[in-house]
Order: sequence, then structure tokens, then C-alpha cells
Amino acid sequence: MGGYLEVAGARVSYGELEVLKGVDLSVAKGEFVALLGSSGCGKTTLLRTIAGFHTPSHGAIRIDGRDVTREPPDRRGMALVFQSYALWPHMTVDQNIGYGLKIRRVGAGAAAARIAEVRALLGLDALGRRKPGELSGGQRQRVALGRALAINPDILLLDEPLSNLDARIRLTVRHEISALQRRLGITAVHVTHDREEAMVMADRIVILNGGEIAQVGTPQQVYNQPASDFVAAFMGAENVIDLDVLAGGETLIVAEGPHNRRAALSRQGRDLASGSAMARFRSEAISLVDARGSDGEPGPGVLQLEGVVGQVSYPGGLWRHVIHLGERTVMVDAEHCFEAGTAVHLRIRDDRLYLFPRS
Ligand SMILES: Nc1ncnc2c1ncn2[C@@H]1O[C@H](COP(=O)(O)OP(=O)(O)OP(=O)(O)O)[C@@H](O)[C@H]1O
Repeated sequence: MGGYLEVAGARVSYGELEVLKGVDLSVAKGEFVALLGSSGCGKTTLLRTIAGFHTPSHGAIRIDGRDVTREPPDRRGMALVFQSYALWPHMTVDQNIGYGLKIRRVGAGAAAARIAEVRALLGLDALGRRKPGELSGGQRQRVALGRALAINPDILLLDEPLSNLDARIRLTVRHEISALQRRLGITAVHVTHDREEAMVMADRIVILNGGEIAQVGTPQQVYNQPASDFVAAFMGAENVIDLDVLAGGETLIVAEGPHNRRAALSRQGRDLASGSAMARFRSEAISLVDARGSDGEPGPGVLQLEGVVGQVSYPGGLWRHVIHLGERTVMVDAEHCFEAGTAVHLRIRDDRLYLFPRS
């Protein structure tokens, strides 16, 4: 069975530049999907293609089984909310919320009832007569959301709607949008370059890289089981080291190296052949042990690296250590402070170690 919203093999170009290189995506009814990726990877282009502002050169967009690839935006049952709010400055909050209803020639009585309903839904009751210039950023974005919801869209498309808001307001509006989307059961596609925002808001995250999908999964999947080196790095596993791996059955043997002990790790579904591998891990995924007090035996399923503490800082919560492993450095966060110059053992459980073939 297909999804409610389907993007099938979509290719989109601006002149010579192909920005989407064959994107397949299936979104279930009522699902909240975040499109996440670095600047220029094609997130906005994909959202605008779904909305109908770009026509793919190949592939199709389907809603509930209906091919809408050639249909104009206003025939797709979607509403788009922009980063810039795009409110009419000369209109009141009520008039802005009702704008889509007016265009659709909804009668005055029905429109007024719907505007009141949406205003209440978004906590804008006291502000109906104000103009956008008399509102805070968070309130303006709520009005923009109200205008989108007023037309009762089947699909809500959000293009970085929170990025103009200051950090604290962003957290509040983030939760408001999530709660509303769930309450209304509306299907939503949300573009963001903010990893945490995608993690906390979305049912599933689509990670784009250079116009292609790098991984699709729940927040837990993309965070804990990154499908590629790119995804691991993008999801914050910034430490990288080289290992030699012997793959056999359910076990991966890591050969002893200049800065690591030999280790037997469980394969855990990793698709890895014997040879040179790249390992990534997060700075908080490590337990740090003073080499003098260590028995040198990390136990099964744990990789041990051996290094020396360089710079130490306290960004808050945990101590941040730069650790030298020969020429390489890695970052390690720990509850206790290990002084510069201390010889340390870094222990990483195999489920926290992301291994990829070195290409
Ligand atoms: N109208 C356009 N004409 C030509 N090139 C464009 C146009 N719009 C976007 N591009 C290019 O297409 C690529 C993808 O742009 P897009 O806006 O989809 O990326 P994005 O992932 O949303 O980035 P950002 O997070 O910076 O908004 C970029 O290289 C961009 O420069």
C-alpha cells in the first residue's frame, strides 16, 4: 500500500543544475515528516515541488493515489507556511487568517465562524484586530499558521517556520505546532536545518544530501543507526578514527592499532566487510578512565582507545576534553575533569560506535 503523500523518482533542475536527483518519499496520513539537511541540499526545492511551485522533469507527486504532478498549487489541498510569515501588513489578524477563505469565495458568515475557530485554536483571540506590525514574531508566525489552517488543508507544508524566532520563543512555537498537528491529525512536511527541531517534532526524519535521500527513519533510527558516514556526522557523531576490521559472522574483530586495543565487537546488523574502516562516535558516548587506575581490560563488546588529554573546558554540565590519539584529536565529554597531560583510556560500547567502510 502506498502512502498518503507520495513523491516518486522526482527530479528537479534549475536550468542546467539538477537539484533533486530522483527522490522517493512516502508519507502516511497524519504523519509529521521533517526534511533535514545542510544548506543547499534541496529541502526547500522538494517542499515546493510537493506544493506545486516546481514541476519535476521526471517522476510524480501523488496524493491519496491521485497524480497531482501537473496540477497547480491551489488544487492540491495543501497550505504552505514560510519562514518570513508573508502576512499582509495592511490587514488585521482576522483578515490575514481569512485571506485564503476570501480567495476561495467562502461566504462572510462561514468565514467569520472559521476565523473565530482558528483564532481560538491558536490562542489569538485577543489579537484579531491588530495588524502584523503590532505583533511579536511568535504571534506573527501563529497568524501565518492560522491562515494556513483556515482553509482546512489535507497537508501542511512548513518551510523553516521557526527560524526567524528567537531561541526561547522557538521552543514554545515548536511545541505548539507539534501539539496542533497531532490534535488535528493533519499530514505535515516540515523543512528545517535544525537537527534538534527535527528530532523533537517529527515522526520520521528525511535526511537529504546533495539532492538525494541519505536516510529516512524515526528520530531514534537516524540518531542511533546512521546508514552512512554522512548521516553519522550530520547527526553529531563528529569524532572519527580509522580501524582495521576483520568481519566474520556475528563478530567484528578490530585489530590492534597504534592507539587501540584489539577488540571483539558484535556485528549488530552492520554491513561491513573486512578491511580498513572509518569509525565515528559522539563526544558523550565514551567513558573516560585514567590509564594509571585502569586494569586495561575494557570487557567484551567495548573498544578501548588510548590517548592523552589536551585542552579541557567546561561548557556546562560535562567537562569537554580534547584527547590526542597520536596525530588525531577527538572530543570527549565527561562528568569529571581529567587534567591536561593525563594518559587516558577511552571506552566505547559497540552499539555507540558507527562503522563504515573507508571509501
Ligand atoms: N530559483 C533558483 N534558481 C537557481 N538555483 C536555485 C534556485 N533555487 C534554489 N537554487 C539552488 O538549488 C540548490 C538547492 O536549493 P534549496 O533552496 O532547495 O536548498 P535548501 O536545502 O532548502 O537550502 P537552505 O537550507 O539554504 O534553504 C541550491 O544550490 C540553490 O542555490
